[in-house]
Amino acid sequence: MILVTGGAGYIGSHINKKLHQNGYGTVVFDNLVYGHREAVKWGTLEVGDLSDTDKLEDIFMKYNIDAVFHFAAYAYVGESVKNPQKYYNNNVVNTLHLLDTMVKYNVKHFIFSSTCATYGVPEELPITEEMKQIPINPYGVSKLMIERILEDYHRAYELNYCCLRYFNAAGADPESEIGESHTPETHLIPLILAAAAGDRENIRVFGTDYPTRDGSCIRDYIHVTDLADAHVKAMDYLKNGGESTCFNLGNCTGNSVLEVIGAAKEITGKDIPAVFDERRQGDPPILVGSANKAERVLGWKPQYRDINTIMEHAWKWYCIKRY
Ligand SMILES: NC(=O)c1ccc[n+]([C@@H]2O[C@H](COP(=O)([O-])OP(=O)(O)OC[C@H]3O[C@@H](n4cnc5c(N)ncnc54)[C@H](O)[C@@H]3O)[C@@H](O)[C@H]2O)c1
Ligand SMILES: O=c1ccn([C@@H]2O[C@H](COP(=O)(O)OP(=O)(O)O[C@H]3O[C@H](CO)[C@@H](O)[C@H](O)[C@H]3O)[C@@H](O)[C@H]2O)c(=O)[nH]1
Repeated sequence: MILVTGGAGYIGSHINKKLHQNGYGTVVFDNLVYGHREAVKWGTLEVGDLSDTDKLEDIFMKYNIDAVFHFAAYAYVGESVKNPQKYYNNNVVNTLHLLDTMVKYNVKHFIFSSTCATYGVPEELPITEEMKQIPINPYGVSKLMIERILEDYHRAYELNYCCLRYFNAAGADPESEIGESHTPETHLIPLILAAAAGDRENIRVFGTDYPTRDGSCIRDYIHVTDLADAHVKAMDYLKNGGESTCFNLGNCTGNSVLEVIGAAKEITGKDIPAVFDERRQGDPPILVGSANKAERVLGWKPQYRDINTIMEHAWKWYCIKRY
């Protein structure tokens, strides 16, 4: 049985689906603060908070867990600058509760949702795993702290891990069974689609004076179903005796905010008014990653690399959104 913390959320629900497609049984543990009961269409949902160590122990006693996928965290870069306390408590302290429970119940395999935000402002592009990690926002620091803690827990307690450093998760399940639905929504693509649908007036472009080709920030958008595929491969790798390590998961392609708006206009056929705004605190100008290591070691190959395909799946979900 696999434990999926945060499996009612955006990325976790897609991995939960993929695990079932690959024949694995899952228990989703989520407090539903940002997640949705309706997103847990596979496996068993246990509602609880990682700060509740008694509840966590109950889960490990009740189910025969042999691997943990850990998505439960707060994940808004901008918010983390304004309210770091929230991020360190949930992303660090609560993750420690989970790791300590794993050690206690002798569960050995841990797949961690890390992020390219741990690199800060990279010296070179594309970003590779051995580059310096100097995060520029508390969210990135909170994830890097767990990466470091995992190295020590691996050495001391033989807990095996893969840290998966995602670039910007985007798109939705191609079958539209699940998708991205956050309240409040802060992510670029769903906000652009809300503007396309007339659910909001416009999209604000945070910063137009970055040293990029059109002045707006560049990110590497990676399809959430491709991320899901990499997770299953990472678990199989660990179970087959693979070394504990970190992998970038991205497309090695950067799209600027203005280019993403352009793709949305093309896919939706709608006018999307853009308003130029100040830079958002904590945002590096460009993040584009090399996923050569994941391709080489895990045999991972993203299927949906094109921003238009990512947008098409996101739009399809937006139009029928069920939660
Ligand atoms: N979205 C991205 O582009 C992106 C990129 C890099 C890394 N990540 C990481 O991936 C993970 C999932 O991100 P997401 O976009 O799906 O976020 P999300 O908010 O949709 O999912 C997180 C889920 O965790 C749950 N949760 C949070 N704290 C909890 C707690 N203390 N106890 C129980 N459940 C809790 C929430 O209710 C939610 O369902 C996060 O760890 C995030 O940092 C996301
Ligand atoms: O209304 C908006 C929202 C966002 N942006 C810009 O769009 C880009 C993408 O922003 P967003 O969709 O909010 O994602 P990020 O802040 O890049 O963060 C996501 O991607 C990170 C990896 O890069 C993860 O670690 C985070 O968890 C995840 O939320 C950034 O340059 C933002 O400044 C805008 O211009 N206008």
